Amino acid sequence: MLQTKIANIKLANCIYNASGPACSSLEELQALGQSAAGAILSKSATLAPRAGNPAPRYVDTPWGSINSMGLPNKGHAYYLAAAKELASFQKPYIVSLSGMSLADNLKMIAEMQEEENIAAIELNLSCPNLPGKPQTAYDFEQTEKVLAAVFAQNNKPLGVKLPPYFDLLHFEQMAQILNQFPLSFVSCINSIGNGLVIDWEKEETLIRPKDGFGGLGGDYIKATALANVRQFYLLLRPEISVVAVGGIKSGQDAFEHILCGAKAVQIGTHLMKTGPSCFAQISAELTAIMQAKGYQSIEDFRGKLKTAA
Ligand SMILES: O=C1NC(=O)NC(C(=O)O)N1
Repeated sequence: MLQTKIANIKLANCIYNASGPACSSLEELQALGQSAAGAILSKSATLAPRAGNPAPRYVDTPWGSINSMGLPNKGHAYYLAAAKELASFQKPYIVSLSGMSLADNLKMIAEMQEEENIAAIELNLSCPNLPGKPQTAYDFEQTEKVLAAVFAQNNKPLGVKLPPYFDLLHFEQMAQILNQFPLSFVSCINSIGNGLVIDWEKEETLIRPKDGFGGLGGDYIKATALANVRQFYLLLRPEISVVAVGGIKSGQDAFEHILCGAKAVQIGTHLMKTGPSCFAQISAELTAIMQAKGYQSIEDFRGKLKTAA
């Protein structure tokens, strides 16, 4: 019922984890392997291990989450080595990369090429939490330059993690760039950057880095995520799958994203809040909705959102 394909990668379940929450250590990645998730996606890796930003740097809120982790991770070699350990789960293992420079990204991508237990690379062009560093994918020229350099050397299935866009012209400009490259997928969206959540009783920000400005996830961002999934589904070549992430905590949320055109859906904040059992929960809820509507596979309704009459 829930099987799908991202480019040529088969997933038994179209629901898996977003990069970031609960996917930094081998133990966390193995827990995802043991769960109902259809794939295993790593925390975005940098060339060398990173401690990340000072805590408090991740806080759950009634409407979702705010974070300014600052790319804490064990370094790309760790996630490369993990591939062999995770092969026994027989589900695609995808490595997320977020190098501190184009040179770092090219070096990491080159080292991942030969590892057959890495099904794909998710190149993160949208981390909003590195003080002083812009989100690459908001700079269209730089994005084109990065993708040209990446695809001059990459032969593995590769997608990009995009930030949310809000201006319809930006969707067209970005799609025009993305359509030039042999991308396997785009993952929409990363957190909505530089939100601010306040503890009014203590009269202070919830998180410490960047004076409290951090990426929003969860209910706050679902409507924006749906819009980004829909826009890129409509504007990108059909060979480029759209993977949805943003505000998915139920089968209904997953259904809505697939209705917008998503081939797969990733769970971030809700995974952080409820743990890896969320994949079985959301899968069961989505299956029930499909059965109630008479759909046998996600292709029966994917992308078929109608405009109100
Ligand atoms: O791309 C990212 N998005 C986020 O919301 N947080 C992380 C991080 O800060 O490491 N990275």
